[in-house]
Amino acid sequence: MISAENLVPGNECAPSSINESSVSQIHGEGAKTVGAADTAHKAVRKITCLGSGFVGGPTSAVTAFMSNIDVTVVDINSERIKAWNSDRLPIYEPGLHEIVYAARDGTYTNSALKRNELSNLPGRTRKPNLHFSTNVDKAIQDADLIFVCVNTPTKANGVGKGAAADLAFVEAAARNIAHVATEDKIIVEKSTVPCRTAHSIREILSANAKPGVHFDVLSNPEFLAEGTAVQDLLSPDRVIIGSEMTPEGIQAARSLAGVYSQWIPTERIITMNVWSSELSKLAANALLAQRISSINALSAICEATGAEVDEVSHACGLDSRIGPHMLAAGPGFGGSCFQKDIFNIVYLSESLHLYEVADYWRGIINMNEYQKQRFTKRIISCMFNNLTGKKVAVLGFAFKKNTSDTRESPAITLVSNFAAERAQVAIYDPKVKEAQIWQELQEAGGNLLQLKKNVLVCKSGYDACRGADGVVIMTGWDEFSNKDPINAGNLAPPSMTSIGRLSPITGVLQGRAMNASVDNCGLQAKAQGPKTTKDLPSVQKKRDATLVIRNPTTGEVVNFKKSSTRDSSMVSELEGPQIPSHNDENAFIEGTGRPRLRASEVPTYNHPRPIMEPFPSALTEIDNNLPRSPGRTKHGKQYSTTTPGSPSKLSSSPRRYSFHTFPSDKTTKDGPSTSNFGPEETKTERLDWARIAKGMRKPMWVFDGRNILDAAKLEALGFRVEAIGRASKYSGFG
Ligand SMILES: NC(=O)C1=CN([C@@H]2O[C@H](COP(=O)(O)OP(=O)(O)OC[C@H]3O[C@@H](n4cnc5c(N)ncnc54)[C@H](O)[C@@H]3O)[C@@H](O)[C@H]2O)C=CC1
Ligand SMILES: O=C(O)[C@H]1O[C@H](OP(=O)(O)OP(=O)(O)OC[C@H]2O[C@@H](n3ccc(=O)[nH]c3=O)[C@H](O)[C@@H]2O)[C@H](O)[C@@H](O)[C@@H]1O
Repeated sequence: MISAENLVPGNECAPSSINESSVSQIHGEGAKTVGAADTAHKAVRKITCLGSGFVGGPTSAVTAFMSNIDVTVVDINSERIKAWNSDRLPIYEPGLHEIVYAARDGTYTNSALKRNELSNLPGRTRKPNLHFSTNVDKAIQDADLIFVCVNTPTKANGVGKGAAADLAFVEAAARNIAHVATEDKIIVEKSTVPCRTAHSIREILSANAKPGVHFDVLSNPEFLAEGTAVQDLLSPDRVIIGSEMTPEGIQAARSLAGVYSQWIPTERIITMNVWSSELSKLAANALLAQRISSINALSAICEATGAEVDEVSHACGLDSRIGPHMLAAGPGFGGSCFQKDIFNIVYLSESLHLYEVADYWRGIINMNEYQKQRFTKRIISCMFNNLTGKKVAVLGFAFKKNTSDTRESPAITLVSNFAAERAQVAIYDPKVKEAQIWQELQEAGGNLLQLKKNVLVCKSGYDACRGADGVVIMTGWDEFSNKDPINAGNLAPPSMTSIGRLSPITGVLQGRAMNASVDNCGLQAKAQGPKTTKDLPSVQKKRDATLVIRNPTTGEVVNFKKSSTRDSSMVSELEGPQIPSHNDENAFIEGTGRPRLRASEVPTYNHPRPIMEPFPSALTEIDNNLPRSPGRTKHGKQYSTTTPGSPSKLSSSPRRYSFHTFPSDKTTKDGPSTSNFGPEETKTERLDWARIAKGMRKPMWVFDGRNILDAAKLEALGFRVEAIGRASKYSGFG
């Protein structure tokens, strides 16, 4: 059991006794911010993360970078670990390379960066505290706290097939921890799991633990979104920690809160009942997806009536009760989690005999499917109800911009539909590799030989569009947009998707742009909004700002400075653990009326070494492609054949540990995809639509699935522009 004796001097809250009232302070009245209870906790010095995917990799990198904790990331997939240990990382996330190189190598002179003149500045070193390894057992033994970030795909077989979460990887991880650990540990469930999974993990651990070894299990779901993972981790809206309502559970929660509070304001760290925490994650994803399906449903009404969906979402989003996020109409949501997690809720509801509830949530997925088919039909209808022999260029294959991830991408459905119509389909995506596209189309039921007769994967947008009858925008990559970059912010529609997270690394205001100027169908919609943090409300400014972490002991500071090319007004400060005085106006959390914690309520930390400035932002655009992780499922199917090969023992009895290789590991010509993701040093050019116009067949159609195009400008070039959520101007065949 964790005890006060284990506290590390200088790195802990003052220990004190735990009593009933402190327990109820955390759990008695629902969710609380940390620091409300006065309990002892063990300071965490070593973290091990099981799973080096989208969650495990970035989470560990940011944790190491922002703290003095030694973080070791392990994975049963040695290729992934090899890539994490190289200059070319296995996943594409803007800003991630900078953080990994600094925390992993302790230097800014990584071989890939030597060309960067700033890497030669003196003093740019720090003690490495981020490690990637395949030695799972040793990492488990060494850790005080273990993040479980393994995959939880939809079940492909048996009871609950196609709906329930497959917890095989979670269970295997728990068994391995119990088998290996010789000392007490805090186990942190970060994977998205069904409600009450922590209970099962606890049972597995206690049934298999060595004598005298105690495990505390916490739920701590991750809310990062791909493409903005680094900034989401640096400045999350909230951190949820679910624990048991026991003194030990609360101590464990405090220990984990102590980790996060090294860079996240304590009022954003919320503790709650473990089951609430687990359900909160599923609920958050379901609610986000529900908004997208809602606006997509409204987009159909807009198209039929002449209302414009951007204007509708903008108008609705200005209502503070609704808010502006996740209201961009599109071709349907994709990504690995929304559908999976909603199915999870559907399955849970049906298991509880709550059939109406299950139907309600299933409706969100049904609407998503409808949107994909509706967009397909509109395209076919415009193109005279006949695609046979016509060339359709598809720009974008990733499920959203700024990621190479293609899981559940709506492009898969549309390309499959076009191919079924016997169109010649030419696909271009700046980050997705050809092999991955073929893999997805095959997974969707396509025959590769047949597909290759109809589908071509191109190296540029111009190649894809040359000779095309129609161009379909499926991913909102900035390079496809023709909107004025200054007015267009991140080129999001005025519906302000993901409004305003200022990249702490680059100083770029990413997403949340309320400022797209739309001039379409003779309407001048002026949706001017904040362009910099200066213009944002103060609370948001604080939340979205660049990070400054105070080191209370040494006064050393991590300062995420903006790139020299950026407007300084786009950078402000977000303080780390806040230690306000109750006598000043900072005593209350801005905009909430809630009191800040007193200094004595906030853990303080020593940083034993200087924490350095991260890199300048020149390297944030990284060309890579995401290898699919083992065990991912799509539409209930497993991706690849199983392969034995865990380097780690998972139980006392010998067993073969199955996992699924990345498809691209097998299919890319130039070696495993995990070695292909290095910094990109050139800026991507915008497409020249005038040049595209010269090469296309007449009439020239553009179908804007992401509302990233200025229709008027394209129409001046002779294009017929059709956009999601706007009435068709040209379709006579609907
Ligand atoms: N991808 C995302 O943006 C988000 C995902 N999540 C959730 O986080 C979890 C992980 O997601 P991703 O990182 O995307 O998955 P992923 O599939 O990219 O990575 C999971 C990794 O865990 C490894 N693994 C499996 N069993 C292991 C074991 N016993 N020991 C060590 N490594 C093991 C796999 O080899 C794989 O590399 C899922 O539950 C997901 O729903 C939550 C928030 C965001
Ligand atoms: O659990 C997860 O995996 C994560 O799922 C989502 O993150 P992600 O799927 O990476 O990306 P989103 O930005 O949410 O986009 C999901 C899909 O919805 C679409 N979308 C998003 C926003 C919008 O307004 N409209 C819209 O169509 C995107 O294009 C994309 O296809 C959530 O946003 C994260 O909070 C969550 O942690």
